[in-house]
This record gives sequence, C-alpha cells and structure tokens, in this order.
Amino acid sequence: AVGWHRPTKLVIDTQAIKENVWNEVKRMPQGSELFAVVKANGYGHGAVQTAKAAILGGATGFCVAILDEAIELREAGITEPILILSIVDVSYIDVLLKYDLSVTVATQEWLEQAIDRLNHIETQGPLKIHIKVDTGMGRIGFTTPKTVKQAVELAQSTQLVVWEGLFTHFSTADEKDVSYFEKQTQRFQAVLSALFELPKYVHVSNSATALWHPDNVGNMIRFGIAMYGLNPSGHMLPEVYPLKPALSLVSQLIHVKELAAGEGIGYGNTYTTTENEWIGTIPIGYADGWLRHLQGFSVLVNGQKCEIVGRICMDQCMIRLPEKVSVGTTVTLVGHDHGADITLQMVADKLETIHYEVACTFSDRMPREYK
Ligand SMILES: Cc1ncc(COP(=O)(O)O)c(CNc2conc2O)c1O
Repeated sequence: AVGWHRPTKLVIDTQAIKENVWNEVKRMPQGSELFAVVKANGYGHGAVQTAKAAILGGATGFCVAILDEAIELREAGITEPILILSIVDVSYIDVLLKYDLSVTVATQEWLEQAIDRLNHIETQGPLKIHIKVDTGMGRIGFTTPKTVKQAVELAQSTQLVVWEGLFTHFSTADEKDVSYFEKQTQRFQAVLSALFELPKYVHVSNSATALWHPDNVGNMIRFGIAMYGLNPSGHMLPEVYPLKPALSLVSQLIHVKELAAGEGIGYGNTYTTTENEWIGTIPIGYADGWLRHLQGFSVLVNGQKCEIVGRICMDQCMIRLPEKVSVGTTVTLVGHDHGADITLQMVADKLETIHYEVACTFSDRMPREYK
C-alpha cells in the first residue's frame, strides 16, 4: 500500500460493499432507506471509504457509535444524515449542532439537560434526536410507552429540538428461535400504539432483521455486517442473497529456511520439526490483531494450506511450507487464493469468537488498500 513499508495489508473490495448495499436497497419495502453502519472504523474496513462505497450502492445515511466517528465522516466531506447510536455527553451539544449530527436520546433527564443547554448557546439549532426504546436489548433506552410519550411531549414542546427518529435494537434477530424477537417486536408495537404521531424515521432493523424479518416495522434499516459481506448469524441462518465479503488480508514471505528434524520454532519452543521441513516467516503478529490463539490455523500460499507453527509473535509468525517457496511469495491470511478460500468466519471459529470482533480488532498498523 502506498506510503507503507511492509507487505502486510488489508485489501478492501469497495465494489463488494456497493453490491451488498444495492442488493438490500432493491429488496427493501418502497419508501425505506438504508443507513450504513460504519462505526468502529467501518468494522475495521475504513469508515470513510466504506461510507463512500455505500452511497454508490444506495445508502442515504450513516450510523456511528461515538461523536468522534461522526466528526471524522463530516471532515471527510460526508454530508448525508449521521446518527450517533450511543449516548453523547450533553456538554457537546454545540458540537452536535456544529456538525449537523443526529443524536440518541435514552432518558428524560438527558433531554431536559440538553434543552436547558440549547437555551443558553448561540450555535444554530435545532438539535435532531432519535428516541431509543430498550425493548429487551438491555443496553440503553426508554423501557415503557409512558416514558417514551413523556420524552416525545417534551421534544415537541420546543423549537430547539427536532424529533427525527424513534428506534429499537434486537438482540436475537440472527437466531432461529424467534420468541424473544417477537417479544421485543410486541413491546415496540406497544410504544407505537401509544403515540399520536411518528417521526420521519422509525427504525428497528440491523442486518439480521433486514435479512430474516424484512416485514418488520420501520422505514429505515441500520445495515452493518451484511454490508461488509458477512452473514450476521455466522453459520446459523442461510443467506437470503449472496453476500460478498469485502475484506482480504494478505502478506508475503520474508524468510524461508529448511530445517532438519528436531528443530524448535517460536517462543516457548512449542513446535519442533519432526522431519526435514521448509519453514516460512510472515511479517504479521498479534500487534496487528492476528492473535496468538491462531496458532495451528492455516493460511494460503499458492492456494495450499500452510499451518501456523509455533507461537505467534508480536510482529511475525511462522508457517510450515509444502516445499521450498521463494521469499516474496504472497501469503493469503483471509481471502481467495488460487481457487482456495479462507474466510473471516473461519478465523472467528478458530478464535472462538464472531467475525465482527475479528474485523474490528485488525489494528491500525495494517494499511487498508481499496480496490
Ligand atoms: C444500534 C445498532 N444498530 C445497528 C447495528 C448494526 O448491526 P449489524 O452490524 O448486525 O447490521 C448495531 C451493531 N452493533 C453491534 C454489533 O456487534 N456489537 C454491537 O454492539 C447497533 O448497535
């Protein structure tokens, strides 16, 4: 990647991101909008570049987790609506107005304090708010129709606030058992029935809800993991349309040697050659997010699976090669190589976690290259 001096890099397929968005946009109910969820640096893919690809696929807004992520998008020239999904301290109301951001309201107290501050600052308003309902995620939000109604009435009592959205978040939309999903849906319906009017955006869907519960309420979906081409359920539920993974992770061999039997590899000498073996070294380690628990996982060299042998170091790791291979040969750690595939899901399975976490923990020491 330009400006970097190590062959290790993440390669992000922006065409895949655009196609994944478009495939969802064209199947959404008429009048619905897709907001691309680009928090956590676009799930490790790069927030700004992901956002621009998502726009080409038909996204009309963005969701981020924290104020700083929203500022990054605005400073990169993104002008579409941006919703900050978590709580922003009321002391930053002026920043929210300055960057024209929409913010989540989860308590009456926060809204009261925000209105009080809005009464005392010059920065041009009004403040755009999305009222969050906690229907069972157990994270943030109002929990009863009554308290939502009170917040709506307060918001509508002043010109300083625009009630732009009402939303909830599902915790089991990616599971086969729909009982808890239905309980959350009923709770959200009870809130809707208690209100005389609704805001511009009513939104409940993450990727899993959009894919497997498409007829749920709402006119906007908060599309994250599926945009990156990853199945929200991992292995559990079938894809509704082909999701194209956008992320690959590649490097090159920086050292190749032949060892006789009985030679040790890596810290703690946890691997000993059992015969004459060709060993390659790759410039990637746990400081890049290629974690130590991946010892024993295989990567691809010329389409052949090569096992990671010995403990993964901070910056390098070693693999067993099938034969002598030249220094500089490409190593594919995630992606497609000569007809073979290593998926982020496979890495997640080995790490006993989910691909969301694997993608988000690839560190900034690895450049993102876009194609
Ligand atoms: C409120 C909210 N909406 C939408 C999304 C997008 O979900 P998706 O990527 O499954 O489409 C998330 C993702 N939040 C998280 C994903 O993993 N941990 C989280 O907190 C979220 O927290």
